[in-house]
Amino acid sequence: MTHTYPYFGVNFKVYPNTIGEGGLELAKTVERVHEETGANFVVTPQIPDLRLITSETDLTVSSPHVDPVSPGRGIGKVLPETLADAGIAGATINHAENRDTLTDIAKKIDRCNEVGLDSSVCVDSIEMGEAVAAFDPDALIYEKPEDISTDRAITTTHPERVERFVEMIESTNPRTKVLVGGGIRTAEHVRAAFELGADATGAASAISTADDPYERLTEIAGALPE
Ligand SMILES: O=C[C@H](O)COP(=O)(O)O
Repeated sequence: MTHTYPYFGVNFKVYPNTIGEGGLELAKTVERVHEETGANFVVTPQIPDLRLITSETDLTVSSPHVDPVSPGRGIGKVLPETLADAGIAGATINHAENRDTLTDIAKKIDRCNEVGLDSSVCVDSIEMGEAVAAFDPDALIYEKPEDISTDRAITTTHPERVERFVEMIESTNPRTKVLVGGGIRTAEHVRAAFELGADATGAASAISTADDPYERLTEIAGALPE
């Protein structure tokens, strides 16, 4: 497990102001808030900028994608070994915007384990979470696709679902951490996530498109448990 919990994840996706130097500026802002508040963050930059962010910051950096390939043939694939060599700590698997088959989810978790990357697998239901928990990922990201880039965080719209998800993991694979996402925008959403038993939460649009990411991240840092 390479991530330090609890944490708030900042996902750059492919928002235009997170390209290259813009992404580095956002990462530096995250690092500044970490240094000022002590709150843990994990940033997930755009793939071509991963090594830029690991070389220019001390942040925990995760990849938005990984492929279940081995060194050799596989043009265009994201090789787990190359991520590890770039100082990357983990990878997101099966995001709603970049789905995987169940077979590939299992293979990706195994390949991440082989090179020491944390595997974080997105699931959109408790049933899917239970199925993937059997593959022993480091973390499950419980996120409803319809909540993404809205202000309808599941932690306030359906808190009982988060509680049930956490209970399911505790009874099936307590080693696996639980992250909730989708529409997380405010310190209140973040506080609720931890009160409901999540180990981490995070956001993309609320930070990557914010007029003042520093201000928003500082508010959110105050909602993370000590
Ligand atoms: O990784 C991010 C999730 O898809 C949530 O996106 P969002 O924070 O823009 O709703």
